[in-house]
Amino acid sequence: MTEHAAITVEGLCHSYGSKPVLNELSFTLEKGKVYGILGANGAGKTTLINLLLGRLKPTAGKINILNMQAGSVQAKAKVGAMLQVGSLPGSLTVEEQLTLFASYHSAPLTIAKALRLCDLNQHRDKAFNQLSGGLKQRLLFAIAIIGNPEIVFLDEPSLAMDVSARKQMWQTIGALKAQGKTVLLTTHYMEEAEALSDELFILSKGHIVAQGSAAELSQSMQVSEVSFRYNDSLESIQKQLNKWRWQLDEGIAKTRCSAPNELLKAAFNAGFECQQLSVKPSSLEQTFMTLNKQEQAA
Ligand SMILES: Nc1ncnc2c1ncn2[C@@H]1O[C@H](COP(=O)(O)OP(=O)(O)OP(=O)(O)O)[C@@H](O)[C@H]1O
Repeated sequence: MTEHAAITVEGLCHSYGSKPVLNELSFTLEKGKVYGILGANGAGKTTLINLLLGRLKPTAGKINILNMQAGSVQAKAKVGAMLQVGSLPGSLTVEEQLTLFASYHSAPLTIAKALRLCDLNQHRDKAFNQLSGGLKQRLLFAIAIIGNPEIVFLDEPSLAMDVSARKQMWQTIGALKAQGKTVLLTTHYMEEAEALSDELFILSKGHIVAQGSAAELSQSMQVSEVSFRYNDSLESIQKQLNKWRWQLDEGIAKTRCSAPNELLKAAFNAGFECQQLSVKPSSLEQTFMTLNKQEQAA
């Protein structure tokens, strides 16, 4: 493990009984970076986080957290987590919960700072039971960072958060990164994955099927999204440029192709004016969907 590594995972496997869920995963997460794990429902994202936290024991393989064993008392002291099942004592207020969790750590954030970072100041006196789903998420996020951890695991953190709370959380994650902390998050929101992550992992059928920045993943698909204004019918463009499958959306014709030059040549030869022409690499969402489809078919 190098001094820059926050987490190293080698040959990690996990099965629930006879059902394999993760198969031979190996990767390194560097300090001071934000990592996103993408995967369809049931791909094994939560299982991976539980293994990294030491809440589950691997069937095989090694996990090293800041040169310590996952789940050891020393490793736990350096890690904060926001999990999907986050139940708290119902009658304690936001402030009381944070005070309680802060007391478990040797050098926690102040309660005032945690309240501010998670935009919870005006809700500090509300009991957990009285909080809306989004506010409960904000409190769980505050609890994940109250111990001032070196590594933060966030399992679908923005679920149920409104737009402003989500943006506030994004800013806080950016601030954690700027302080050299490592963040690993799972999300189903591609926009969130793209905005936050230095590097993404796509999990499918127990394997990492792609890894890299959002731009790298999109470019690796070698598929472009081409669109231009088209004032006729879908049937008409489909007939004239029949090598590609077209969509027509409010006067904009769109398609995906691996050779945009060939398409544009065909369009110009056919006399298309191609106003508002746009040629972009495949979006992260499209890349994710294509990779998943390929893996399911394999
Ligand atoms: N305690 C368990 N016992 C048996 N099988 C489990 C258990 N927990 C999860 N699984 C199974 O393991 C697989 C991976 O589940 P996991 O929750 O890790 O997926 P996920 O990628 O986090 O899914 P989601 O996006 O829906 O949260 C699923 O098929 C799930 O049914």
